Amino acid sequence: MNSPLQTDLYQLTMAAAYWQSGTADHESVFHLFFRRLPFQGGYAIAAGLEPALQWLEAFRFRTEELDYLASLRTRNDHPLFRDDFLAYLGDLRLELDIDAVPEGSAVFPHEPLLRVQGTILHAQLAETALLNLVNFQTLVATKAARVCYAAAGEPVFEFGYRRAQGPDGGLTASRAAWIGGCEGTSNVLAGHRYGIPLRGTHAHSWVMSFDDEQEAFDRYAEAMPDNSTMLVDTYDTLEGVDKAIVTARKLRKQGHELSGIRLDSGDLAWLSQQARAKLDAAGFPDVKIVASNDLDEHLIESLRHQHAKIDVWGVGTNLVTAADQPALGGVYKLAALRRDDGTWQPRIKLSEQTAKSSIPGRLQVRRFMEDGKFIGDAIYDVDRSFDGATTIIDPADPIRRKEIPAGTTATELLQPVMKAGRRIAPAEPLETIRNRCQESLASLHTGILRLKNPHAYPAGLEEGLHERREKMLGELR
Ligand SMILES: Nc1ncnc2c1ncn2[C@@H]1O[C@H](COP(=O)(O)OP(=O)(O)OP(=O)(O)O)[C@@H](O)[C@H]1O
Ligand SMILES: O=P(O)(O)OC[C@H]1O[C@H](OP(=O)(O)OP(=O)(O)O)[C@H](O)[C@@H]1O
Ligand SMILES: O=C(O)c1cccnc1
Repeated sequence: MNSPLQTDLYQLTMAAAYWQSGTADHESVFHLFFRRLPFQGGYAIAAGLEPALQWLEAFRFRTEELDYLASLRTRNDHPLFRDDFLAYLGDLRLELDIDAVPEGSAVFPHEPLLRVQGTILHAQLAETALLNLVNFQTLVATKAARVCYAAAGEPVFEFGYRRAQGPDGGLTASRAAWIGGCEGTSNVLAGHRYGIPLRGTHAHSWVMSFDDEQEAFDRYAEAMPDNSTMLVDTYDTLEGVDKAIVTARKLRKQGHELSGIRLDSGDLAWLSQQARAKLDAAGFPDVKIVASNDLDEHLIESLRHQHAKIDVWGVGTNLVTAADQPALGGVYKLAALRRDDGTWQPRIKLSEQTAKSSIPGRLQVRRFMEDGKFIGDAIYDVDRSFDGATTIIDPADPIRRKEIPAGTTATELLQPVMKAGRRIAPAEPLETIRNRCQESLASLHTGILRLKNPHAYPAGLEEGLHERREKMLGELR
């Protein structure tokens, strides 16, 4: 699906009003950012940029979409949109400049993931789709990174499509889960569309379709001699393991090896230990034990703590639905307007809570590094850049500050990706994005990675920006 109608009605009514009031061409800057980290974690992983760029590039109203808009009526039965406005939409292409944090990067609250610059009408028409694409994928990539962190390097297979939030939720979740570190997916469309490695075992129905579990295993192994992981828990799990061993012996005689067994119920720690002992004693130390059953990062951490002998984790529902926090809460806020003299006027939205008041200016993020680790991110205004030492101030809690000495190594997080509606570079291979995620995670101090009560990474406003924002807030109040 790729349509300019993937938006909220108010974007179109505002567009009509901008157009009619003669302000449509005012140059603006919006930022897409979130205010709170998901899952009470210490970081988030940016994702969804590439689909967002594809959506922006493809943006154009087709005749039938314009016809639909022409059919919309007000409550007193007047056309909602004027014909001349719809004719204008018919010729419209988005000509936005986008600077973005590369997908797979670790990101933190208040930092723009995207900076969108262009006419206010164009920027507004992009809002809803950009939020939809970036919010969900960032959420799932973050969840996947947490699940994979709990698995501590053991492979995680994403098994979520059947319980995902609709067809597109399932497909984009598979993409994001792979970025976040999953080793493969059961979702065949995601394999085809994104080149994600496919993984899988078999279902209970296979075993139930035979009178005898042994026969079910043997038949499956015959059909898939080099791709057999036997689901052993349909009846008695440990008897199922014994039968899988019988099948494994038959396979070996024919020159093949059983790939694995899967446990999907009961006490996964105890059963995996028993199964491992049986497999090892029978001469099958390389047969992998896969576990599934409503797993998430906390259960995986607990099972590892219990010395479960699980080699591969199958994780579905809790991963692709981000079950403990089903939305990221990213927002898209106007931050600056260009004056007639070409200079930028910062704009701010006031809120009862200072942290929720928006951050004015055209923003960039400077990430500081020491000994290969990220030590802090300073959000600053590109029109009032800074050099040398600075203090990073948490907008949610200005007492929290981090001093950055002059000469500290730094990189600029937002990179230009689109100019006047055209992408600057080809799409990044998904593998590059996935590797970037691993590198980003390796660059965070371990306290930030832990699942519960993580250390808060110092991300906030460069002191000059903090002072200007405080001044603007003071004047408005
Ligand atoms: N050793 C363990 N420690 C912590 N949680 C576990 C352990 N073993 C299994 N679990 C988790 O406990 C939850 C319940 O599993 P259990 O198999 O008892 O119920 P179930 O899902 O209803 O089983 P079934 O699939 O047979 O209906 C699952 O999320 C499972 O992953
Ligand atoms: O628990 P999740 O993390 O979502 O992982 C996926 C689940 O989906 C399958 O169950 P399902 O009952 O749908 O099919 P089955 O009959 O093959 O077990 C599988 O056996 C897992 O239990
Ligand atoms: O291949 C599997 O084992 C699988 C696929 C989807 C859902 N649960 C398990």
